[in-house]
Amino acid sequence: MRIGIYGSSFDPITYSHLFTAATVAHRRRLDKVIFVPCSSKRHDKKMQTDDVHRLRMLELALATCQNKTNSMGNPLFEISTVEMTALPGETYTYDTMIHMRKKYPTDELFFIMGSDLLTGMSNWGNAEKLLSEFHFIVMSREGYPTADLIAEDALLRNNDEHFHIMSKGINMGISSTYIRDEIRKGGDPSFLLPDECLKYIYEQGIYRG
Ligand SMILES: Nc1ncnc2c1ncn2[C@@H]1O[C@H](COP(=O)(O)OP(=O)(O)OP(=O)(O)O)[C@@H](O)[C@H]1O
Ligand SMILES: O=C(O)c1ccc[n+]([C@@H]2O[C@H](COP(=O)([O-])O)[C@@H](O)[C@H]2O)c1
Repeated sequence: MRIGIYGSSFDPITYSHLFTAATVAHRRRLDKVIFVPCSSKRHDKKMQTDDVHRLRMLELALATCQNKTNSMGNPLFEISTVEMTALPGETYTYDTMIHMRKKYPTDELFFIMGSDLLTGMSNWGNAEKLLSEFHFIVMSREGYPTADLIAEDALLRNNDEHFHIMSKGINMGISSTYIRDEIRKGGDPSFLLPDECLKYIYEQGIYRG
């Protein structure tokens, strides 16, 4: 199988995340996309809401995607809580990919990411091993020129055969930040994320503060 690992805070999940996962799976012939929500134990980024809420929103979103199946008729999307249940200090993408390699020893693994992440990637945990041992599908993101960003960083360019570059072919400015801002300011972020997630956000009073 060809498996994509899609890591994010999903704080909250957006239609951009779902579109990215679906189009990457279709165009790179993936049999499965595993969504891996980050843990609040992550040192480098503060999550805006608890793990339990981010996970629930992800579950609600994926429940709306039951019609997405692979060539074997199995669900295309699934969730792994490996980072949420990991010990502090073991939540790096490298740890996640090692976990996935153990779980799927004979399958082809790809970490799915947007090109904005290339800017800091050579400082990620165990970056040298991560970049030399694994493959990455990089989806273009407006303002982050993929090829240039890879060429500008010695560690990235010396592993450039591990980057599988894709262009979306469409501009998508939807971000979790925009949705959180709308909720905080009393706006209406309908149609930027599944209705079920927005309903949950309002019911639970998330992102208001
Ligand atoms: N519009 C997009 N185009 C391409 N990649 C995207 C897009 N939105 C998110 N991604 C990718 O999805 C992954 C998760 O991104 P992230 O959780 O930071 O989303 P975000 O919407 O930018 O969140 P935030 O606004 O909180 O930073 C990253 O690999 C990011 O590059
Ligand atoms: O492993 C790391 O050091 C590392 C540093 C920054 C980001 N990442 C991963 O990149 C993905 C998107 O991160 P972010 O910052 O956009 O939430 C997510 O899966 C993170 O775990 C990983």
